Amino acid sequence: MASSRPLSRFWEWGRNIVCVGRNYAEHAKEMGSALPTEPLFFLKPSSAYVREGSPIFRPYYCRNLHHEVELGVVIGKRAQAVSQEAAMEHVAGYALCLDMTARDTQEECKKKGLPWTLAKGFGSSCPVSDFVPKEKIPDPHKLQIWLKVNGKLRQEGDTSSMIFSIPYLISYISQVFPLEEGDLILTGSPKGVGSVEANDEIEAGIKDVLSMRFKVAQQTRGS
Ligand SMILES: O=C([O-])CC(=O)C(=O)O
Ligand SMILES: [Mg+2]
Repeated sequence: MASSRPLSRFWEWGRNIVCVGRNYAEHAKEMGSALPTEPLFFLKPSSAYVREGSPIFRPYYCRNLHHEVELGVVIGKRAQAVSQEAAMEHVAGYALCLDMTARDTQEECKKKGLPWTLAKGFGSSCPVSDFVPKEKIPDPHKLQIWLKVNGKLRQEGDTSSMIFSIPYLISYISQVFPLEEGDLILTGSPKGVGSVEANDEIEAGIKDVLSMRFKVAQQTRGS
């Protein structure tokens, strides 16, 4: 049944979005967080996907919406408790993603010891690029990812700086729950996260591979 669905449109299937946090030392430092000894991860609902042409909404309860640019890994084949050695066989390709974050809400959640769903899982919190088949990216740990706001460079990171590699992440997560075809793993943000306002334009890219643009809009309560 899997083969009838084109992986190039994985975001239309309603699959899991698994986000890894604190996977770049300099970003953990700018957030005042300790370096993880094992991956930290959380989920976004699949209704968080947004594609170019639709805006990113700042939630009505958020005063400080942050951008985080991240490499996404698209799973091509179910992975249950896979080893690091076998993990890359389960990858279909990649996408560039934004882990949009209501930073003020996240700070509140951290203080109260509450889950991050309001901060990380709102509708349009996962802008995603076109799918890039893995054959086009020989080494996903040698990519430069970048993000500009209104033409000004805010984030530039190299995926070689990830604390936990992609095979490690797949192996680790797949021990907790099975990863399925079409699932997306956001591999964490490099440093330089910052605020965006309504009407700002975010442009982000993987150097020499692709770029994407999104407008920010304000959500009003009840819409
Ligand atoms: O909110 C955070 O800083 C954790 C996170 O998503 C990341 O490191 O990418
Ligand atoms: Mg993130």
